[in-house]
Amino acid sequence: PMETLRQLVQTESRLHTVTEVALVACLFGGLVLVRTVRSRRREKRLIAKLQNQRERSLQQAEQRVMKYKQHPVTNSAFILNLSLSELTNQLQEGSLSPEEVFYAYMDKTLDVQQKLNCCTEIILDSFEQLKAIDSGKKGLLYGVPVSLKENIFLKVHASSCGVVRFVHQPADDDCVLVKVLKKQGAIPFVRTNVPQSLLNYDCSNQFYGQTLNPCNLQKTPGGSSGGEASLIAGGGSVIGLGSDIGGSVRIPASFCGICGLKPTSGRLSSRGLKSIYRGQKAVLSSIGPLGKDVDSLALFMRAILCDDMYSLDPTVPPLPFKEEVYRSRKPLRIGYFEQIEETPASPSMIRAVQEVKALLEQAGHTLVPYSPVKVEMNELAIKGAISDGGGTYVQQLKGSRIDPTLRAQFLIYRIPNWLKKIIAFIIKPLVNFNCISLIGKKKQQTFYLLFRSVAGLWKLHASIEDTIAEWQRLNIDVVLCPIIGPAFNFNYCGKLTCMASFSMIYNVLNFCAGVVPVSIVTAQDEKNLCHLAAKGGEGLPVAVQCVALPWQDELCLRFMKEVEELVKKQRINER
Ligand SMILES: CCCCCC/C=C\CCCCCCCC(=O)NCCO
Repeated sequence: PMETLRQLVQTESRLHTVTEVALVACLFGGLVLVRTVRSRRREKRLIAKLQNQRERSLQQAEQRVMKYKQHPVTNSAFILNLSLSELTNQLQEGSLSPEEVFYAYMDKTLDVQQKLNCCTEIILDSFEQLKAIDSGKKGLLYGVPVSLKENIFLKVHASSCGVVRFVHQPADDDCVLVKVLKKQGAIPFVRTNVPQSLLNYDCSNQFYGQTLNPCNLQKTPGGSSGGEASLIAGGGSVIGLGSDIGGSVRIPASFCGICGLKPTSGRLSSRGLKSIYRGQKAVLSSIGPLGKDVDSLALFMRAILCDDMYSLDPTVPPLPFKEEVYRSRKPLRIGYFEQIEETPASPSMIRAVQEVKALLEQAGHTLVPYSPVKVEMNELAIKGAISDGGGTYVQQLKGSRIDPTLRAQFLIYRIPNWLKKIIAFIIKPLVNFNCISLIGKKKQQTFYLLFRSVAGLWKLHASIEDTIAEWQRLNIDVVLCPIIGPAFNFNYCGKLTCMASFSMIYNVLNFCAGVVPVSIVTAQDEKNLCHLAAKGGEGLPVAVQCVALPWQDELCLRFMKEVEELVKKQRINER
């Protein structure tokens, strides 16, 4: 009987322990559940608030446009068809008034927004700015409506970047470039959509949803300045401002068939630009313009590179726009490449470079084969930009529901760094850097690099030195190379971060680089295309990338202009 009693006591005490553990687990689970439910509710309220805010601004703008339309209106189609240079000429001469231009673009933007979901807010202050515009002080952008990417600081407005914790941080002041734009007579009138966190070349977030590509509504416009590219290509803006730390001006410009320039970082003031990694200095971001033609970008740069910017931001070197370099037509020595070894290009990207190369040769330039210095720029970019392995990133996105376009990337950032290193070591032999045919291989490559994001940066400076030495050895002025394209199907960009190599190289090196649309995807390109991300792209725009050494932004623009002219001439001849 004693033995039976002891067993009974033991069983009962075990039962107690099990019950206690179960209770603690339930309590913990309950707490987690309550927290999650609360944070989801808070998030839902926030989403509703932001969407209402956007809706209200759209409605108010619409009412004012309707009221304006009651007067006999100028031909807005005529205004919307003018290039930025033509538009500024007419505004300066007085043959068009800032008012008619403003309302033509506002009206078009409201229309484009409905189709493409590219705007986050109409800047209602712009109506007041329009009323106060001084016709006696005609700056270079007098009366020009300008669109702004959402991460650009605008007084009282928050730059959410699709991240919950940024929603409650309204800017104390306009950023330097917005101030300079206003001094030059421009009217910032709309803010445009971005991907959550900005470190993605898609354009979707939990607050404003997915922006669409005007060239094909089944495609992403690219990112992170995707709202800008979509609005401009859709006709709702004549010039806009984006930012680029890995291709965010150039990729959306390429996907939407417009031009975009990433100036040398530091040439334009970056003060007042929201970013996830504040103060990160290894890979530098640039603010840059997007527009329908190269002259628009040049005019924008000419306007911004002025004394006002240098006094508002004394860290910017006072280098005015070099007109003679932009206008020069002396023959160039042009290095070119069609592929990057570890990230091969799609058929249309290669064809575009080959065709432009031929046109440049016919025009009297010398084309020299050139290979980018053999280091994994992609790896350097990622290690530089997120050298803590994503810790800060995860911290900043706390409380935000991760957008589906970002999930694959985010999962990796959440893994502890020691474990990332081990996984990177294990999967290294499995990664095939040369395979283009299977989307799966590309994914492996991408994930491998993200796993390796925790490591030193000793190669970064060496690669800049080596690249400059190679340019000097070949005596080349500029480089012609591919830029990712055509536009991807939804939800691929975040899984194929390695495809941003073509643009990221020039952020790592801090060279200036721009893109020009030169062709469209042919049936043959589509047939030769192996990866699913860009399938179904026949007829979409294809661009090339033009690159110059640091601080040679005008030379880069001049080269872009020449490419644009040659392509235009050829199209006319073919007709
Ligand atoms: C050099 C940027 C490295 C970012 C590391 C994150 C890993 C992969 C993302 C690659 C996609 C880059 C898209 C472009 C991001 C960009 O330019 N954002 C602009 C911020 O102002």
